[in-house]
Amino acid sequence: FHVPVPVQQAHNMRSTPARMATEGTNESGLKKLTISSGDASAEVFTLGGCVTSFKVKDYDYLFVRPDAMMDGSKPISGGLPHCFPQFGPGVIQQHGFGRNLEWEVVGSTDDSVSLKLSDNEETMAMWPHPFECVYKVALDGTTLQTELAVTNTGSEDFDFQAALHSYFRCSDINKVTISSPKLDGASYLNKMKDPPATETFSGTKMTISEEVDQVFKGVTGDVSINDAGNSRVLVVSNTEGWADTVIWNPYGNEGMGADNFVCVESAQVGGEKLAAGKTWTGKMKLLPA
Ligand SMILES: O=P(O)(O)OC[C@H]1O[C@@H](O)[C@H](O)[C@@H](O)[C@@H]1O
Repeated sequence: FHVPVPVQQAHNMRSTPARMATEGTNESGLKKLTISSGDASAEVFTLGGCVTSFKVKDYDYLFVRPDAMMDGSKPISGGLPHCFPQFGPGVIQQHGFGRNLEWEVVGSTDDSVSLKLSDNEETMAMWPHPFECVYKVALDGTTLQTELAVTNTGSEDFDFQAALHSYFRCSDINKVTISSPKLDGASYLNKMKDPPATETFSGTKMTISEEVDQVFKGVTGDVSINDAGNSRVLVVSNTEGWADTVIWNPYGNEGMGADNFVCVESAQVGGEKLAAGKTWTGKMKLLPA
């Protein structure tokens, strides 16, 4: 039988609004959502499902390049862009199409947003595979959590690559040290060589004093970015799926703002085979230390 809800309680239930991300647009009309939790906040554009800002007490750990187009004419060069379903040069455009397309908002709270990208006529023309990507971005205290789930919704296997082409702010690229115990002895593709060459890294720390574009196979887990110029450390913590790390900085390129960012990318460049109906998940957290 039905127990009536007391009037006051019913009133309280009605008056508790569902807390959701704040929706807005930038000056060019691109849609963005803002989430917050205590001292932390983040901004996510639906174009490319791109997180463009992650602030803790007004310091933004992410960087958007000064030459980034924020009007939809190009994918956003900054924040955490998606490279999907291809990372490097290959059969489709460099970095794939995930960062060029509009992602659908499928859920939000005041501290999280879920976005979805799935196949359509345009993607099938470029890459003939049915898929669904669901990307959840959430704040947990001062940690930014991201989770990308890629599902093969078709009936045949496919191979894909993915990456978060993450742009991190720094006070001065010359004062940055990137470290990971997995760097020592890691083999990497040095894309600055012509043709690109496989080399071996020695030591656990890397500094940057020239243009770098290096793909480290098997470097995952925690990768720290230490900025001695402002005494900040950010840990990029890859806890699932992301198997590789890419380091990119166009050293000396003022137009791109190269002095003030380093890309430390969570990647899966090996070409994951995904069987029909299966899901691959990549989890990456940003932990300001
Ligand atoms: O696509 P974006 O964000 O403008 O980044 C471009 C850069 O991305 C790097 O991964 C490439 O190796 C560079 O060659 C390229 O310039």
